[in-house]
Amino acid sequence: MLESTVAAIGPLDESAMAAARELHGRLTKPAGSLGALEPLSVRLAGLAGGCPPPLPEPAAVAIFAGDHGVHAQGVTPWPQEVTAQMIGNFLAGGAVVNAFARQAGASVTVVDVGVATPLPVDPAATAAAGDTTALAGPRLVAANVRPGTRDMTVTAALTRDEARAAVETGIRIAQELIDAGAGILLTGDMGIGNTTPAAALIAAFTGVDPAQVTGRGTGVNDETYRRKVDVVRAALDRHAPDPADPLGVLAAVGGLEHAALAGLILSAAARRVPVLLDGVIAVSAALAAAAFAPDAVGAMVAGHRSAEPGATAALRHLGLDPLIDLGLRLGEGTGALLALPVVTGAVRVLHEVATFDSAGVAEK
Ligand SMILES: Cc1cc2ncn([C@H]3O[C@H](COP(=O)(O)O)[C@@H](O)[C@H]3O)c2cc1C
Ligand SMILES: O=C(O)c1cccnc1
Repeated sequence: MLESTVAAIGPLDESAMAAARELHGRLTKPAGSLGALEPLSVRLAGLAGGCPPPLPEPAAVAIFAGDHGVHAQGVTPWPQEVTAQMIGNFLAGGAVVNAFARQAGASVTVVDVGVATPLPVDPAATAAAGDTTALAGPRLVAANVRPGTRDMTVTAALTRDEARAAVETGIRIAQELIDAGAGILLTGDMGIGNTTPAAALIAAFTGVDPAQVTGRGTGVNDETYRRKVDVVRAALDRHAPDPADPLGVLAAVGGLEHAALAGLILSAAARRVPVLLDGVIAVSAALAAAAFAPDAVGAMVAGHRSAEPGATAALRHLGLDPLIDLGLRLGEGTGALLALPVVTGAVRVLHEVATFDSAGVAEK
């Protein structure tokens, strides 16, 4: 499934992009006046293979949840149980992501890909694979590969088979959401401790030093921050992951939600549906996706610039400019949801704005 998904990812359609550029030149606005929205809309035309590209509707957020063995190293002040407890909150509609999803009209799918503690929800109420109500949400998909990763400072976080199973879960979830009609996928994450493997993935794929890509996550103090940098460095020294082997990198220093997000991104790219990236966990997964298939970057839209320093290093490596920069450092998909109207606006211009000719407006 991973190999066929990677094989299905191709370059942007140049003729659709040329058509979008040409149309932009005829719309009733000065050339270039919509700034970053113009190249974004051109790229989405190239992704769709036509101009105008479809409006990115409806939107579907997929929140992948997992726990982390490296939690034992004291890299976050929060107890591991908060991952499972927040899943309960997502399903009850009480988290920030739910508020923003209601505002944006997006569905919320929560995927347990590797939570370590019992979920505060009735397993019988979870959605079955292939559920045709995929866009109704919030709903829970049970797809636990293992109850949290192993401590990456001691051993590989995952086996290659476990990493593959998580990537393929992400691929399957994307397929399900797209089959149910989603016009854009938004990445979400929940996993106490997950900014530590995100920093390790970013250092591994970009080659930037751990001290530059490790951030304060949920807001750790100076002492915990120093330990976190040491933990990231120790894990990289122990495993020396090869950035040309993304499955190996994900297995050595990744997380189950990071691997699943890489799969979701690859699957969206293969189906030529845009994927709106959230914060540092999302962009660390995007680096893995780009290592599997460089053309996958064509389907990625960077929603926002997370306050985590690793996010900026990852975006630079991917060649992506974030749409908004609000100092957010939450995750869950919140930054992607806030950026969604910008993406929709960029495409809507190509559908609805009159040309100088049709509107009878004089050109310069
Ligand atoms: C109540 C709560 C809600 C969250 N929602 C997202 N995160 C975010 O913070 C965590 C990562 O930060 P660190 O690596 O420092 O643990 C992840 O769960 C991420 O999704 C949350 C964290 C907390 C505590
Ligand atoms: O950028 C993020 O997504 C992020 C930052 C801090 C904590 N959790 C998530």
